[in-house]
Amino acid sequence: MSRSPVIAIDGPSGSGKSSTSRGVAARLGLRYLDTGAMYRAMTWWLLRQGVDVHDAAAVAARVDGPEILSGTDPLGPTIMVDGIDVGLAIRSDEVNAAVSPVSAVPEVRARLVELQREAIGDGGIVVEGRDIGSVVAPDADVKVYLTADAAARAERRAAEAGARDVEATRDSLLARDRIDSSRAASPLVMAEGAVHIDGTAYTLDEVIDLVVSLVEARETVS
Ligand SMILES: Nc1ncnc2c1ncn2[C@@H]1O[C@H](COP(=O)(O)OP(=O)(O)O)[C@@H](O)[C@H]1O
Ligand SMILES: Nc1ccn([C@H]2C[C@H](O)[C@@H](COP(=O)(O)OP(=O)(O)O)O2)c(=O)n1
Repeated sequence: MSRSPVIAIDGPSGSGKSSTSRGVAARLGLRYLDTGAMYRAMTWWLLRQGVDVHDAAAVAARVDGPEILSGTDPLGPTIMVDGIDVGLAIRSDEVNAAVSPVSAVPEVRARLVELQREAIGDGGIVVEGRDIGSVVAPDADVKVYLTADAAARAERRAAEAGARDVEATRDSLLARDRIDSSRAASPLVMAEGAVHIDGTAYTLDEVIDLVVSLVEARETVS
């Protein structure tokens, strides 16, 4: 394996990608890139500009508008749009409801994949999203497809957001899964060569251990 590995972690909403990726990056001294935050940042900006997010042509016409900057420290990742820290704003219900249609627009993906590849550079990074192992970094050293039961994902998400309505959280999460998995442009798929981890019955630390052991196993054979 190269001395600056690229580790790709893909999977549906709430499966544990961000927490696992941050934990793995911190343990191995690597950087961390949350590509979902970039799609959310683009969506936040489009909504603020009053663009109809269900009008693909209108969205496509504006993709070069915002400057999007991702900070890659796993202990304190950041996301800025035109110099504004949008770390909290991109997690709103409004952005949750609009991010999947925006992410389905090919021009949005082209712009953000370019930024993601720039951030990956020479490696030394854990990258999480939906199409990292399949499109953004198909040559990644280790690819993980992380899933968990919908019920577990909804419970975890609702607890995190302090939401009492787990049912509504589950519906919102499954609605996004449907669009993310069925869109024409880079749908969520298990990438060739990916290892499937179903994290439903594992603690976060156990999932991190599993991924770290995959990386270490690759280091020993190459
Ligand atoms: N294996 C796990 N067991 C219990 N809770 C978990 C596990 N993995 C993640 N979580 C929790 O689930 C929530 C969603 O995880 P997150 O990493 O944000 O998922 P994703 O990035 O896939 O949307 C977070 O509150 C996180 O702490
Ligand atoms: N590589 C990626 C990452 C995210 N997306 C889209 C699809 C997702 O519904 C949104 C938000 O992603 P994010 O990872 O923040 O979503 P969750 O935190 O898992 O709920 O962005 C994508 O299309 N491609």
